Amino acid sequence: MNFRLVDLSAEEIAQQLSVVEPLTDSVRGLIDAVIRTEVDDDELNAAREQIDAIVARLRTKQKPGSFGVQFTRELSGLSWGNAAVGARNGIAPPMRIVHHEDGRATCDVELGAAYEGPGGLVHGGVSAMLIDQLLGEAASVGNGLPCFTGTLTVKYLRPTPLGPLSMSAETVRREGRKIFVRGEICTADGPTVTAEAIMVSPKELPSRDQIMKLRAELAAQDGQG
Ligand SMILES: CCCCCCCCCC(=O)SCCNC(=O)CCNC(=O)[C@H](O)C(C)(C)COP(=O)(O)OP(=O)(O)OC[C@H]1O[C@@H](n2cnc3c(N)ncnc32)[C@H](O)[C@@H]1OP(=O)(O)O
Repeated sequence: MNFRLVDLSAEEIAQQLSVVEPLTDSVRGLIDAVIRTEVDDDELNAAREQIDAIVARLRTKQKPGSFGVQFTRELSGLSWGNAAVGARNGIAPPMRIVHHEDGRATCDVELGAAYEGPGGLVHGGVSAMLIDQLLGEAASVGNGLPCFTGTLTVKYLRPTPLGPLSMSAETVRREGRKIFVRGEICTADGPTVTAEAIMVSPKELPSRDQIMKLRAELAAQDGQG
């Protein structure tokens, strides 16, 4: 796994996010506008030229490969390229997940045209991705280290309409490195999707001890500096 410890303070992260999140929201706006625009072909071609120019501008300085996952010395994970929650990823739905120390996670989200499957309804794969992420975060916050999805079971009770949704996930029990979680996606009329998962805290992740060692090395560098 692409894992890196970065030396950023909470203030520096907040500063970076204050620039990145509005940019990502603009990209989401672009995606939605492209799907729903009814301008003529000349306007579409002109827009494409402008978009291509912006892409070329951003490509003048690029990270090789994907964004990866960066951890700060406070052990906060920065997964800004993540498909479900990446702060730099315009295809990630605008989820703002709230962690609860007792192993729960909750989220309100509004899904627009970019997340459609059947007409007017959320794509089943998108629902699975959203609840997978929330279940993983519930397990991880309860566990204190990130968990991977081992087994995910999704039940589609009724169609999920595009628009405002609320989601919740909770830790049910833990057996060794396995964390059993369940969750749901709801409209104002109740659940549309329920899910259960076995999340596994992988043995190949850097252990808390390894992370603490890296953190101590960074602190020692500070002392020398
Ligand atoms: C704040 C951070 C928030 C992070 C949230 C993340 C949310 C997103 C989650 C994802 O989408 S992760 C991406 C999708 N998942 C994967 O790509 C996982 C691919 N599979 C693996 O990497 C490994 O197979 C896995 C980490 C799941 C397990 O490998 P390990 O080598 O660590 O486990 P091991 O084989 O030693 O088994 C440990 C226990 O887990 C059980 N286990 C292993 N694989 C399992 C599985 N697939 N399903 C259920 N249980 C599983 C296994 O039976 C055993 O149970 P027991 O202790 O009772 O014997």
